[in-house]
Amino acid sequence: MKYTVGQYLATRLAQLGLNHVFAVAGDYNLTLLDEMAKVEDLEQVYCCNELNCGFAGEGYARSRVMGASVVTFSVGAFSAFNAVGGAFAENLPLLLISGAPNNNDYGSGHILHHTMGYSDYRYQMDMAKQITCEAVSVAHADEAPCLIDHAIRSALRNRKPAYIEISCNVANQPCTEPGPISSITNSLISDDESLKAAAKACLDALEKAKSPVVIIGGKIRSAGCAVSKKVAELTKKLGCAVATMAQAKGLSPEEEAEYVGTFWGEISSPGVEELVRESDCRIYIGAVFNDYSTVGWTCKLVGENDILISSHHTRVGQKEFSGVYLKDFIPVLTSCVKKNTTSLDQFKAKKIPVKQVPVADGKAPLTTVELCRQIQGAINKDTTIYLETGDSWFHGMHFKLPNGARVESEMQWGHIGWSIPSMFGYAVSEPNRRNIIMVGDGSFQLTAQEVCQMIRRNIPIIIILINNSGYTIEVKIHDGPYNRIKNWDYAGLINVFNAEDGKGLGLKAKNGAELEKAMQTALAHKDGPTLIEVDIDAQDCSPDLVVWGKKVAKANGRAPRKFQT
Ligand SMILES: C/C(NCc1cnc(C)nc1N)=C(/S)[C@H](O)COP(=O)(O)OP(=O)(O)O
Ligand SMILES: [Mg+2]
Repeated sequence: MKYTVGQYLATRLAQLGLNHVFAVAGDYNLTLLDEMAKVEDLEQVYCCNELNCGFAGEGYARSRVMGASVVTFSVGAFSAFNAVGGAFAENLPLLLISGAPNNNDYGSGHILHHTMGYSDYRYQMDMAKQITCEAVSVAHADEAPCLIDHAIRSALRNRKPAYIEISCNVANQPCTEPGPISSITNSLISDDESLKAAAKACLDALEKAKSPVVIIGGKIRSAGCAVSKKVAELTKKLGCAVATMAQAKGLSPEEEAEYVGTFWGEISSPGVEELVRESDCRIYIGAVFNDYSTVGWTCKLVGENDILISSHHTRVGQKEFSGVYLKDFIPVLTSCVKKNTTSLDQFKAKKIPVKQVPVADGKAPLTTVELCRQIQGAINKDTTIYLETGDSWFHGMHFKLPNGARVESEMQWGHIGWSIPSMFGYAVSEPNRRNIIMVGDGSFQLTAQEVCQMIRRNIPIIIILINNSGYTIEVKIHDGPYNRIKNWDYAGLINVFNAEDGKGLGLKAKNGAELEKAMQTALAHKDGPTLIEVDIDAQDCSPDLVVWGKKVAKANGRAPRKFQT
């Protein structure tokens, strides 16, 4: 088979197991899309705009080894960059592919459309370099294979986005045939000596420790399900208490005896903060300590005997071991650690009562407590629930997850509206899961258009739209008129997106009885999305958000650093 540059790129993606690539057309990428379409098994999925296209690729990367999004030069890529920044912050390998000017124009002095209006077009590459682990420009067919392979390999190895721009007159030029994909997927191997030394240091630390606990952070999400399984084997072997940080909700099997809940400072699950504070050896795996995860820097609990295991290095007490990859190190530890159930025994001894949530009066105005009680009832082992930035984060921490259920969030980047396009991309990859989104009215208004693509592809996603009249998180951090938004008829919007042939459902629920009915309808509705607009009083929010909002506001409000003379 004769390959062109576009076919080479598409073949690499198909070889990696991608069956879809997301795109928005533009005259700089049309020939590229034509060439990519010639490769079997790589369906093009079109989005409403490039921000959503980027987030759809990011969502796909939460289910597959990578996601890919194709946009046009400048006017497309600039929008997609926000999603690429999010993928970088969330450690997800998203490949952003942009059409680019005809290679005859470089150095020609030509002013081109869709550009900044001057004849140097390198600005896009310069921007891409800031938000990806690798950025390449393909302006000649003969260098295309090497550049494409390098960008994809870098994204996979670093679990970060990469960028490829391809001149519009090069995409259909002949190039060499791709070789084995193993040249790209072969991952880096840990340094053997460091691996052994890190394991020994861990064993020595654990030998001395009375009550080690494991705290799992969000960085293991991007390491993939296989690593999450390896971490679960380690925690089972250790037998100590296991907590997840907020960003890692769903990344540890919650039905296991060792699982004690969420560690999130003073808004942790009952008894967990004390357990972590009292431990004399905290084993953090993939932890991210930022102002939100430490509740405004009030719970960054890292002591001198603690162990911090990250994607490619480990710190044991005061010793550092780089070149130790999580995927290699966890199984080594599992093979040699001894059981120490002290912290779990201490936790169980507290006999923390399990909170029962009473069924609300079906006719009473809906509350977040009743809403979450009913969402809990819809979560099974095949459920993936997306928690959008907003009060949904805090409610989501209280869901009890059966093993196999997954939670996706974007707690590092926190771009409101992310959940709609990202879940769309995720669901294109996993249409048979029970896909649920918990999203606020403010967030929904940024990316609502992508619901029409869920309708177009008949994907049964359940969208719980919490209409609480504005930006409640922001209200709890710092209120003002800017936190009020124009109300929409959110449920009615589905008819707009359906037009003449769509099968989306838009339902409203003002009380528990209406919600019960709507949830049953949504769970039974299989040939399109169901949006359930729930009316919630603007003052009704998670008590955890109130506590957290005050602490974050305090951290934001620290007095300016004095000018050092
Ligand atoms: C405005 C903003 N954050 C600032 C912000 C502004 N712009 C972008 C792209 N991302 C952001 N996080 C946030 S969290 C709103 O409270 C979200 O409102 P909503 O979706 O309605 O959720 P809640 O009512 O539960 O807060
Ligand atoms: Mg809101």
